[in-house]
Amino acid sequence: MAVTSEPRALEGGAAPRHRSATRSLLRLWPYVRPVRVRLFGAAGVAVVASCLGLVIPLVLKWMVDGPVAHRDPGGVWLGGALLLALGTAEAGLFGLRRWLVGRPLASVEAAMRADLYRHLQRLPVSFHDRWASGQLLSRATTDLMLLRMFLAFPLTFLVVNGVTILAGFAILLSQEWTLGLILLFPAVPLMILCSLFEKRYATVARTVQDQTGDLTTVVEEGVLGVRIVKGFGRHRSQARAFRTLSEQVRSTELHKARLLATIWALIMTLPELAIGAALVLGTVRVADGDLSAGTLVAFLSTALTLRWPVESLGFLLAMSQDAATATDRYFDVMDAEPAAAADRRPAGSPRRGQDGQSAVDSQDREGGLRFQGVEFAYADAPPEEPPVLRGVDLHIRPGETMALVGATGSGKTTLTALVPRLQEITRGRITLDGRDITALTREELRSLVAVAFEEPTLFSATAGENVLMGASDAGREELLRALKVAQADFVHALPEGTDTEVGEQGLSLSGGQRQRLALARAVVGSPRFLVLDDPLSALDVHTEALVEAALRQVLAATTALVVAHRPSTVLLADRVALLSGGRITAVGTHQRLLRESAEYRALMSGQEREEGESRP
Ligand SMILES: Nc1ncnc2c1ncn2[C@@H]1O[C@H](COP(=O)(O)OP(=O)(O)OP(=O)(O)O)[C@@H](O)[C@H]1O
Repeated sequence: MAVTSEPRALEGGAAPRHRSATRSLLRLWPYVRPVRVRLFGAAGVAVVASCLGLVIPLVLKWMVDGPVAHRDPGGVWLGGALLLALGTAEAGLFGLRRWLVGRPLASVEAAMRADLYRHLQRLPVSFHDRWASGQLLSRATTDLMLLRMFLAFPLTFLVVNGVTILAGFAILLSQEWTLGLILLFPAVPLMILCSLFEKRYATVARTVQDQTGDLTTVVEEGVLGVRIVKGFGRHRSQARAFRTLSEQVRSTELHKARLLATIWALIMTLPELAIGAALVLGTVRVADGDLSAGTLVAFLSTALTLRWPVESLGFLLAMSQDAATATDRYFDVMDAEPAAAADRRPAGSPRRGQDGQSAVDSQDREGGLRFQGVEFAYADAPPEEPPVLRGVDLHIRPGETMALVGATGSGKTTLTALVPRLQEITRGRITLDGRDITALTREELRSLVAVAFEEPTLFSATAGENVLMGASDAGREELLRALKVAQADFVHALPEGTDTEVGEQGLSLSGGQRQRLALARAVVGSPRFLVLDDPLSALDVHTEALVEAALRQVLAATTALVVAHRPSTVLLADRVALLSGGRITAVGTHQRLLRESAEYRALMSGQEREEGESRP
């Protein structure tokens, strides 16, 4: 595990800094569309509620100039009752708005999360190699929560407050236009300040969200790798790495808060100054008899009613910026191309014939698994580095088991990942019984090929469910057979047999037990082609021999490619291929390669010596 001291140099935090927030937010429309009626209905209700608030000053004016001036208690009681009714209606309508948006917005968030998850499953392994998991996790959690909050609050209130401000100013200007103009005066500088603020805030908001993603990665690695952290006493350096990152997040958050505080202070101060000026001027005019006291009271209470809509603009804009950034981050992932379509062919692969069929040459008709001029380079490998595979030619006959041997880092795992198309070849072709794998649908390919890797990945499910993941149509009988072949009968001794939960990543099992379950998963569907990447490495010699004996029966009917490090695994195979310098340099039986290939001899004798040394 890499003990991280800095944000990982993986993707997920390198989006363009300058973009239109509105254009970003408009991309949410397909998700909002199904709930648009409720959302717009809620906004309409909120507009009515907010405008009701503007009627209150008019009632006040009527009360001051009417019943209060004429000392009419009946009129005052009537006015009071009217104000109470207006206040109650306003509160009721705001409550109704909340009820209208609550459920639909939770469903928008759920739909977006489901789409993100589905898309992540379809993205190629090369995408996941490049992206830190914390960046993906933070998009699926924090960013989607920000978006739900935006739809629930700022989206509605930017509209509601905008309408309220326009209606309020219309009332103010109609009551006393000179005082109205004084209140309007700060509008222009405020608009300029808001647009400057928006640009700066957008950059900081993106940075803080990306840094949170990096922080999530460190936490995740620390939790998943807790055994290594403890085993190597790395908790201090891990804590230091965490502190460094959280310090960065803190300082960016403080920067963000300072920006927000500045804009908020300006948004609050300028209108207050304007209200103060209008109050002084209005009072002088009432004293001069130019203006009725009721009009001044109504004017000022309308201006005070408008304080909240104006003052809230700062944080509504900030929340909208956060949401625009979250939208960009969400679509950074959603815009990534899913795994190549079935018909995308790498350069150098033969063209289709005129009848539309894939050109099948005479060699292909022999069937089996064939690699022809296969080249592969990792997308993120330095350009000066040669491709990992530089023209692999290999034919595994139907029903044959081929062991793949090579030095560490020679590309064995890479080659096995190409068959189920976990990685896409950059040149050449791979055929299964004469059919190019790029011409098969994913489902066809998955039903033909099963894989088991050296590092067995299990899920938080029961042992049986983990095995049955290998074949959608397999039942109890196939499950028991697969457990037998993989010598995974230990499952029956677990507290609830095959229904026992194996814990997160199967960590309640030993490494060898996990490997055997992963092997059972590979063989449960009796696949035509089996690709095994050193699947027995964690087993003791005795168990390995038992698995091999059972596996022989399965492999007799299956075409298999088995990455092997130990001679005992090699002996399972009919023939052996030696991978060296990105090519297959020798193919033959174990005995023949021992005789003819010095490199193979060196590899095997190294292994034999190691094994000999480790035996009692
Ligand atoms: N995701 C990746 N991105 C970039 N390079 C990679 C990636 N995975 C592997 N490599 C590189 O590709 C080369 C071949 O790796 P691969 O894992 O296929 O070797 P291997 O023969 O299976 O090794 P081993 O016997 O140690 O398992 C190595 O140089 C490795 O550094």
